[in-house]
Amino acid sequence: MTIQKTTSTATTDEHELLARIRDELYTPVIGDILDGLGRPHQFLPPEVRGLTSDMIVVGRAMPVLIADVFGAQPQPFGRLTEALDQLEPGEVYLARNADIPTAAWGEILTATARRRGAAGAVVDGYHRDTRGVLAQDWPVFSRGSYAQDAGVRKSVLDYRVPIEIGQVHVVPGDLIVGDRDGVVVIPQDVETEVIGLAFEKAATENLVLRAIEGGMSSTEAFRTFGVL
Ligand SMILES: O=C([O-])CC(=O)C(=O)O
Ligand SMILES: [Mg+2]
Repeated sequence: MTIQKTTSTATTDEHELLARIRDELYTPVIGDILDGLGRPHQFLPPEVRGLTSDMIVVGRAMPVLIADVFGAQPQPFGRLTEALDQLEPGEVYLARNADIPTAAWGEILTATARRRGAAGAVVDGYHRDTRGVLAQDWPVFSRGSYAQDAGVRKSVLDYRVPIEIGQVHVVPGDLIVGDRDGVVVIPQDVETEVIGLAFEKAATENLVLRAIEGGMSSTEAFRTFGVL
């Protein structure tokens, strides 16, 4: 009998990497490294926050492009359900929500994405059904809660395509890391370098903290370790 191998090495490696990022890294250190590599526009706008301050999201971008519409549509919400139903495990639903203030996320969308094994949702718009979303204990980042419906105001035009949110250009598969300090996008072409350097900087920051707690001055610590 042939035993089927269900988990590929690549999948395991990816899973372990994302778990390590979640446990050991944080957005400030990742942003500092991106700045140092000449990538200064990688944070989503500061208004995009986790529904609770302890929410963390780490996963691969599945970008969603949403447009404003004005009134009832032949296909309400456009391609929204199609976009949700092809989410892959470990992906982050990442939506640009155009201009009209509307909810771009809610409890039913949370249940759908969570059931598919997605890592979280990050929307540059609002969420609604706050109580129902929180009850599912799954990371959702948004500009806050606002119930105005998308049905007659928004249409999902496309998904798994490049989008821009604020100054950030995101392509499918970019690494998304969000925590209580914001959401940062790590482009794939510098991903290995950024993660390696971020682990190093996080370790150095721990040394600085210990030195400061041991009585070292800020000036001496910066001269010695070169990080803040
Ligand atoms: O229609 C929306 O904006 C989302 C919603 O209510 C849900 O997911 O339950
Ligand atoms: Mg709802």
